[in-house]
Amino acid sequence: MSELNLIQAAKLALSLMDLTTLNDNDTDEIVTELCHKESNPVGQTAAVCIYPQFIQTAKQALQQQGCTQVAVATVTNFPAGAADIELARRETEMAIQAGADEVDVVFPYRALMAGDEKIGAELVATCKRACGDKLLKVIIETGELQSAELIRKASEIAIQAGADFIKTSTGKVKVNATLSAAKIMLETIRDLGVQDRVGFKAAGGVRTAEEAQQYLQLAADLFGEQWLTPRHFRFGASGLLNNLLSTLGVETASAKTNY
Ligand SMILES: O=C[C@H](O)COP(=O)(O)O
Repeated sequence: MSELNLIQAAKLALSLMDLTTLNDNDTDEIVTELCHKESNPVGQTAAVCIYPQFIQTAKQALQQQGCTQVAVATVTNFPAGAADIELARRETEMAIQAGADEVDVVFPYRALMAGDEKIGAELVATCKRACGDKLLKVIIETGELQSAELIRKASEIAIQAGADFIKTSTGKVKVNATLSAAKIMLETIRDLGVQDRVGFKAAGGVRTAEEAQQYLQLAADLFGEQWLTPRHFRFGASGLLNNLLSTLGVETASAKTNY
Protein backbone atom coordinates (compact mmCIF):
# COMPACT_ATOMS: atom_id res chain seq x y z
CA MET A 1 0.00 0.00 0.00
CA SER A 2 1.41 3.41 -0.91
CA GLU A 3 2.11 5.89 1.86
CA LEU A 4 -0.44 8.62 2.47
CA ASN A 5 1.36 11.94 2.86
CA LEU A 6 0.41 14.31 5.67
CA ILE A 7 -1.54 16.72 3.47
CA GLN A 8 -3.55 13.91 1.86
CA ALA A 9 -4.17 12.43 5.28
CA ALA A 10 -5.30 15.76 6.77
CA LYS A 11 -7.77 16.37 3.94
CA LEU A 12 -9.09 12.85 4.15
CA ALA A 13 -9.34 12.93 7.94
CA LEU A 14 -11.42 16.10 7.77
CA SER A 15 -13.88 14.50 5.36
CA LEU A 16 -14.10 11.40 7.58
CA MET A 17 -14.59 13.22 10.87
CA ASP A 18 -17.55 13.15 13.22
CA LEU A 19 -17.02 16.65 14.60
CA THR A 20 -17.92 16.17 18.22
CA THR A 21 -19.05 17.99 21.31
CA LEU A 22 -20.16 15.73 24.16
CA ASN A 23 -19.72 17.81 27.28
CA ASP A 24 -22.07 18.09 30.24
CA ASN A 25 -22.15 21.87 29.83
CA ASP A 26 -23.08 21.81 26.12
CA THR A 27 -25.76 24.32 25.09
CA ASP A 28 -27.66 25.17 21.91
CA GLU A 29 -25.11 27.95 21.34
CA ILE A 30 -22.13 25.60 21.66
CA VAL A 31 -23.73 23.09 19.27
CA THR A 32 -24.56 25.87 16.79
CA GLU A 33 -20.99 27.13 16.97
CA LEU A 34 -19.75 23.58 16.32
CA CYS A 35 -21.95 23.37 13.23
CA HIS A 36 -20.60 26.72 12.02
CA LYS A 37 -17.17 25.08 11.82
CA GLU A 38 -18.52 23.25 8.77
CA SER A 39 -18.14 26.52 6.84
CA ASN A 40 -14.39 26.39 6.27
CA PRO A 41 -12.33 26.60 3.08
CA VAL A 42 -11.35 22.92 3.04
CA GLY A 43 -14.71 21.20 3.17
CA GLN A 44 -17.20 19.53 5.40
CA THR A 45 -16.92 16.68 7.83
CA ALA A 46 -18.93 13.47 7.57
CA ALA A 47 -21.08 14.26 10.61
CA VAL A 48 -21.46 16.26 13.76
CA CYS A 49 -21.84 14.21 16.94
CA ILE A 50 -23.80 15.73 19.79
CA TYR A 51 -26.00 14.73 22.75
CA PRO A 52 -29.60 13.75 21.80
CA GLN A 53 -31.18 16.92 23.19
CA PHE A 54 -29.32 18.94 20.53
CA ILE A 55 -30.35 16.94 17.44
CA GLN A 56 -32.84 19.56 16.24
CA THR A 57 -30.47 22.43 16.97
CA ALA A 58 -27.74 20.74 14.92
CA LYS A 59 -30.10 19.95 12.05
CA GLN A 60 -31.29 23.55 11.89
CA ALA A 61 -27.80 25.03 12.13
CA LEU A 62 -26.53 22.76 9.36
CA GLN A 63 -29.54 23.50 7.19
CA GLN A 64 -29.12 27.26 7.63
CA GLN A 65 -25.60 26.96 6.25
CA GLY A 66 -26.60 24.69 3.39
CA CYS A 67 -24.65 21.78 4.92
CA THR A 68 -27.45 19.26 4.62
CA GLN A 69 -25.10 16.44 3.57
CA VAL A 70 -23.40 16.56 6.99
CA ALA A 71 -25.03 13.79 9.03
CA VAL A 72 -26.26 14.32 12.57
CA ALA A 73 -24.94 11.63 14.90
CA THR A 74 -25.83 11.20 18.53
CA VAL A 75 -24.98 8.88 21.41
CA THR A 76 -27.02 6.45 23.50
CA ASN A 77 -26.25 4.32 26.54
CA PHE A 78 -23.46 6.88 26.84
CA PRO A 79 -20.93 6.87 28.34
CA ALA A 80 -21.58 4.19 30.98
CA GLY A 81 -22.37 1.26 28.68
CA ALA A 82 -24.98 -0.12 31.07
CA ALA A 83 -26.45 -3.56 30.47
CA ASP A 84 -30.02 -2.21 30.32
CA ILE A 85 -31.33 -3.25 26.90
CA GLU A 86 -34.71 -1.57 27.31
CA LEU A 87 -33.14 1.78 28.21
CA ALA A 88 -30.71 1.60 25.29
CA ARG A 89 -33.59 0.71 22.95
CA ARG A 90 -35.72 3.62 24.18
CA GLU A 91 -32.88 6.13 23.90
CA THR A 92 -32.02 4.90 20.42
CA GLU A 93 -35.64 4.97 19.26
CA MET A 94 -36.07 8.50 20.62
CA ALA A 95 -32.88 9.65 18.91
CA ILE A 96 -34.12 8.34 15.56
CA GLN A 97 -37.53 9.94 16.11
CA ALA A 98 -35.80 13.23 16.90
CA GLY A 99 -34.08 13.08 13.51
CA ALA A 100 -30.67 11.49 14.13
CA ASP A 101 -29.04 10.05 11.02
CA GLU A 102 -26.59 7.96 13.02
CA VAL A 103 -26.48 6.56 16.56
CA ASP A 104 -23.32 5.72 18.50
CA VAL A 105 -24.33 3.29 21.26
CA VAL A 106 -22.03 2.16 24.04
CA PHE A 107 -21.64 -1.61 24.23
CA PRO A 108 -22.21 -3.09 27.72
CA TYR A 109 -18.49 -3.70 28.06
CA ARG A 110 -18.50 -4.28 31.81
CA ALA A 111 -20.96 -7.13 31.38
CA LEU A 112 -18.65 -8.68 28.80
CA MET A 113 -15.69 -8.27 31.16
CA ALA A 114 -17.75 -10.15 33.74
CA GLY A 115 -18.21 -13.00 31.26
CA ASP A 116 -21.64 -12.20 29.78
CA GLU A 117 -21.44 -12.41 25.97
CA LYS A 118 -25.19 -12.53 25.42
CA ILE A 119 -26.31 -9.17 26.73
CA GLY A 120 -24.05 -7.23 24.36
CA ALA A 121 -25.35 -9.16 21.37
CA GLU A 122 -28.95 -8.54 22.40
CA LEU A 123 -28.39 -4.86 23.09
CA VAL A 124 -26.74 -4.26 19.72
CA ALA A 125 -29.38 -6.26 17.80
CA THR A 126 -32.17 -4.38 19.59
CA CYS A 127 -30.61 -0.97 18.91
CA LYS A 128 -30.01 -1.88 15.28
CA ARG A 129 -33.70 -2.71 14.91
CA ALA A 130 -34.53 0.66 16.48
CA CYS A 131 -32.23 2.37 13.96
CA GLY A 132 -33.79 0.82 10.88
CA ASP A 133 -31.76 2.02 7.91
CA LYS A 134 -29.87 4.63 9.95
CA LEU A 135 -26.27 3.82 10.87
CA LEU A 136 -25.49 2.20 14.20
CA LYS A 137 -21.95 2.61 15.52
CA VAL A 138 -21.06 0.46 18.52
CA ILE A 139 -18.54 1.85 21.01
CA ILE A 140 -16.70 -1.04 22.62
CA GLU A 141 -14.52 1.07 25.00
CA THR A 142 -11.22 -0.59 24.19
CA GLY A 143 -9.29 1.24 26.93
CA GLU A 144 -11.41 -0.49 29.56
CA LEU A 145 -11.54 -3.89 27.86
CA GLN A 146 -7.73 -3.73 27.70
CA SER A 147 -6.94 -7.27 26.50
CA ALA A 148 -6.68 -8.15 22.82
CA GLU A 149 -9.01 -11.11 23.43
CA LEU A 150 -11.78 -8.94 24.87
CA ILE A 151 -11.37 -6.25 22.19
CA ARG A 152 -11.67 -8.91 19.51
CA LYS A 153 -14.60 -10.60 21.26
CA ALA A 154 -16.55 -7.33 21.66
CA SER A 155 -15.88 -6.46 18.01
CA GLU A 156 -17.11 -9.88 16.87
CA ILE A 157 -20.26 -9.71 18.99
CA ALA A 158 -21.10 -6.19 17.80
CA ILE A 159 -20.52 -7.06 14.14
CA GLN A 160 -22.50 -10.31 14.30
CA ALA A 161 -25.39 -8.51 16.01
CA GLY A 162 -25.65 -5.97 13.17
CA ALA A 163 -23.31 -3.03 13.95
CA ASP A 164 -22.64 -0.83 10.93
CA PHE A 165 -19.46 0.47 12.56
CA ILE A 166 -17.32 -0.58 15.49
CA LYS A 167 -15.89 2.37 17.40
CA THR A 168 -13.02 2.37 19.87
CA SER A 169 -14.00 4.72 22.69
CA THR A 170 -16.31 7.21 24.31
CA GLY A 171 -13.52 9.71 24.95
CA LYS A 172 -14.60 9.62 28.61
CA VAL A 173 -12.23 7.05 30.11
CA LYS A 174 -8.52 7.11 30.88
CA VAL A 175 -7.36 5.27 27.76
CA ASN A 176 -9.16 6.10 24.52
CA ALA A 177 -8.27 5.33 20.89
CA THR A 178 -4.94 3.58 20.41
CA LEU A 179 -3.32 2.20 17.28
CA SER A 180 -2.99 -1.24 18.83
CA ALA A 181 -6.72 -1.46 19.60
CA ALA A 182 -7.52 -0.10 16.13
CA LYS A 183 -5.39 -2.83 14.56
CA ILE A 184 -7.26 -5.58 16.43
CA MET A 185 -10.64 -4.13 15.43
CA LEU A 186 -9.69 -3.67 11.78
CA GLU A 187 -8.26 -7.19 11.65
CA THR A 188 -11.50 -8.54 13.13
CA ILE A 189 -13.43 -6.81 10.34
CA ARG A 190 -11.04 -8.39 7.84
CA ASP A 191 -11.13 -11.85 9.42
CA LEU A 192 -14.94 -11.90 9.43
CA GLY A 193 -14.89 -10.73 5.80
CA VAL A 194 -17.36 -7.91 6.50
CA GLN A 195 -15.41 -4.89 5.23
CA ASP A 196 -18.14 -4.14 2.70
CA ARG A 197 -20.79 -3.59 5.36
CA VAL A 198 -18.86 -2.72 8.54
CA GLY A 199 -16.79 0.37 9.17
CA PHE A 200 -14.35 1.48 11.86
CA LYS A 201 -14.32 4.65 13.96
CA ALA A 202 -11.31 5.83 15.97
CA ALA A 203 -12.54 8.11 18.73
CA GLY A 204 -11.17 9.74 21.81
CA GLY A 205 -7.92 11.62 22.10
CA VAL A 206 -7.12 11.94 18.39
CA ARG A 207 -5.72 15.48 18.21
CA THR A 208 -3.25 15.84 15.33
CA ALA A 209 -2.94 15.24 11.60
CA GLU A 210 0.06 13.00 12.30
CA GLU A 211 -2.01 10.76 14.57
CA ALA A 212 -4.87 10.68 12.06
CA GLN A 213 -2.38 9.74 9.33
CA GLN A 214 -1.29 6.68 11.31
CA TYR A 215 -4.85 5.39 11.72
CA LEU A 216 -5.63 6.00 8.05
CA GLN A 217 -2.46 4.20 6.99
CA LEU A 218 -3.35 1.21 9.16
CA ALA A 219 -6.74 0.87 7.48
CA ALA A 220 -5.36 1.56 4.00
CA ASP A 221 -2.73 -1.16 4.46
CA LEU A 222 -5.48 -3.69 5.19
CA PHE A 223 -8.25 -2.62 2.83
CA GLY A 224 -6.74 -0.16 0.35
CA GLU A 225 -7.13 3.62 0.14
CA GLN A 226 -10.45 3.27 -1.66
CA TRP A 227 -11.91 1.89 1.57
CA LEU A 228 -11.36 5.26 3.28
CA THR A 229 -14.82 6.70 2.73
CA PRO A 230 -17.38 7.97 5.28
CA ARG A 231 -19.21 4.65 4.97
CA HIS A 232 -16.19 2.76 6.24
CA PHE A 233 -13.98 5.02 8.27
CA ARG A 234 -14.56 7.81 10.79
CA PHE A 235 -12.71 9.79 13.37
CA GLY A 236 -14.69 10.90 16.42
CA ALA A 237 -12.96 14.01 17.65
CA SER A 238 -13.60 17.20 19.56
CA GLY A 239 -10.09 18.57 19.23
CA LEU A 240 -8.75 17.64 15.79
CA LEU A 241 -10.32 20.06 13.30
CA ASN A 242 -8.15 23.12 14.00
CA ASN A 243 -5.00 21.04 13.76
CA LEU A 244 -6.09 19.61 10.39
CA LEU A 245 -6.95 23.07 9.10
CA SER A 246 -3.62 24.53 10.16
CA THR A 247 -1.81 21.52 8.63
CA LEU A 248 -3.61 22.44 5.43
CA GLY A 249 -2.51 26.07 5.76
CA VAL A 250 -5.87 27.43 6.86
CA GLU A 251 -5.82 29.70 9.88
CA THR A 252 -9.35 30.01 11.21
CA ALA A 253 -10.60 33.09 12.97
CA SER A 254 -12.08 30.73 15.52
CA ALA A 255 -8.83 28.85 16.13
CA LYS A 256 -9.21 30.05 19.68
CA THR A 257 -12.00 27.50 20.13
CA ASN A 258 -10.79 24.04 20.98
CA TYR A 259 -12.12 22.15 17.98
O1 LIG B 1 -17.02 10.05 20.21
C1 LIG B 1 -16.15 10.87 20.25
C2 LIG B 1 -15.36 11.16 21.43
O2 LIG B 1 -16.17 11.49 22.52
C3 LIG B 1 -14.43 12.28 21.15
O3 LIG B 1 -13.38 12.26 22.06
P1 LIG B 1 -12.40 13.49 22.19
O4 LIG B 1 -13.20 14.55 22.89
O5 LIG B 1 -11.25 13.00 23.01
O6 LIG B 1 -11.99 13.93 20.83
